[in-house]
Amino acid sequence: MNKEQALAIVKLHLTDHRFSHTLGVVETSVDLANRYGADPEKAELAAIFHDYAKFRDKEEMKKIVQEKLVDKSFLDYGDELLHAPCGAYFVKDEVGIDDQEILDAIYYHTTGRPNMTLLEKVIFLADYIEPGRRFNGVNEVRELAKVSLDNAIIQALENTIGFLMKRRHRVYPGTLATYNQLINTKKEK
Ligand SMILES: Nc1ncnc2c1ncn2[C@@H]1O[C@H](COP(=O)(O)OP(=O)(O)O)[C@@H](O)[C@H]1O
Repeated sequence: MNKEQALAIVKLHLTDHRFSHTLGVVETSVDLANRYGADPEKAELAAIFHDYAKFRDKEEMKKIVQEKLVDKSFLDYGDELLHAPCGAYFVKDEVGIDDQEILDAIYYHTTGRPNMTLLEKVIFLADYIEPGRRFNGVNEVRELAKVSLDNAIIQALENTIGFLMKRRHRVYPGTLATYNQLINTKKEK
């Protein structure tokens, strides 16, 4: 499947706004992959499909988690999280992508996980800093992304966790674990 074919598939599942966001994530993730030594072709494909399930029916996705996925914890921290793990499931099942590195990058793109692969880090960060993003603190993360993938992700996690806590939203424990692991890695150096 080439880039145009992949984009044509994903376009059918997204709004225009979400498709523009996806194009931003594609551009940014290829840049980050080239800068930090991840596979740019895998980054491109993972980025194209990262939000594949963004607009899928929530009840359908809850059923997928319950019946098909090993980790059920996504069910307890808000429906917005479902599109990432379920996206990985649908992309394999419906699009036929079976590269586990790409599927994992889609699976963990919203929450992160401890000890993320390079590709997972690239997609996680690209989703946060792509040029269409406008939220507070994003420019600081963009600057950090030029020099340190891990420091940029730590800052993105701090912003997201802080944002959620200020609004008394739930914070997915795996995201806190991701933050702790990256901080520990820094301390060990
Ligand atoms: N780690 C998390 N724990 C709990 N909720 C989260 C977490 N990360 C994101 N969310 C919630 O999910 C929503 C969608 O996240 P995300 O998919 O990253 O954003 P976007 O829709 O802007 O791409 C966020 O606005 C937030 O409410």
